[in-house]
Amino acid sequence: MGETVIEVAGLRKRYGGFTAVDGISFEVMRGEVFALLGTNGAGKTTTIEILEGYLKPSGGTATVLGHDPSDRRALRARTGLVLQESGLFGELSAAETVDAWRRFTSGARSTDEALDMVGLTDRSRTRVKDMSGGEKRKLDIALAVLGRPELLFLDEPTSGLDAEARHRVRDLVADLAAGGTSVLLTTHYLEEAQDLAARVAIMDKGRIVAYGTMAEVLGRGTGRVAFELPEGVRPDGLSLGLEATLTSQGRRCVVVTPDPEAVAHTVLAWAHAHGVKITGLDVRQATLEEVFLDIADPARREARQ
Ligand SMILES: Nc1ncnc2c1ncn2[C@@H]1O[C@H](COP(=O)(O)OP(=O)(O)OP(=O)(O)O)[C@@H](O)[C@H]1O
Repeated sequence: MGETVIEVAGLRKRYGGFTAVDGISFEVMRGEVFALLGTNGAGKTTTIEILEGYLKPSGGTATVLGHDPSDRRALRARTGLVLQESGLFGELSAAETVDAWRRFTSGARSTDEALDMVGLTDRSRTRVKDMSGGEKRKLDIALAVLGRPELLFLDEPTSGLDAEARHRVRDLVADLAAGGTSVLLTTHYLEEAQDLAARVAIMDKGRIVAYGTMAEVLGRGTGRVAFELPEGVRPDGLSLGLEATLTSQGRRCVVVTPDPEAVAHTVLAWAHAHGVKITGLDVRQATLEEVFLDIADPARREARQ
């Protein structure tokens, strides 16, 4: 693996007697989009705020670009932040806001470029107080990328945005990552995370309950392989391993499995070996949303087994 830009080890945060982050460890690599996901109150914002240097951990360690996160002097110019709540001035227009930030951002993009990146060019003269929630969100993102940061913290960057704007932000994040920017993203839009992130951690009640590459985490879910056999043919002797469950009704067979691709291969090899013609083969991997829902509500997973 490449260079690490964020290292978190045994991190803890307590608020009084309540433990919001309970000993989590993960790494973010240079140039990757890493999604930190979780149920409401799981501890994502607390974690991100520790990494941004706004909160002190109660235990464990966190390193950002080789520095302690509270070392804002070292990190300010190298990181970009989109917070859940923005601190924009209502009286300034979008362009004036970007201009103001440019004054204390070295190597900044031009105001036009920054507004164009987030699709705010035609709102450049609109005052912040007259902007919609989604437009303010876009302005937050424009400010975060103004100084071409190496590492971008995006805490729910698309909340409050309509579908078109979410797609635009998704494309922007993908472009930034393709250009070498590392991104730590939290979002409640799991499809967005599945599209963008190379690796993912899912938090629940202060702990990381799933962590790895997107493929590894998706492999925790149950996919499905469906197909039809010719009239009168039974799937006898079709050996699919312990984790797969096959049910058949008439000609139709359905296999529930964590590894639908492997099962599809086995089914096709079996059919070939027995001279059986299979029709309507449908292979479906679990989605991140399904994996997430199983984690958030274990009863849901059990109900399906
Ligand atoms: N300042 C605080 N004092 C006490 N408890 C807090 C404080 N900040 C957060 N918490 C609690 O810590 C837990 C984690 O909160 P956090 O905001 O990190 O969760 P989250 O995963 O970002 O949630 P969401 O998806 O709802 O934004 C929550 O139960 C929250 O109520």
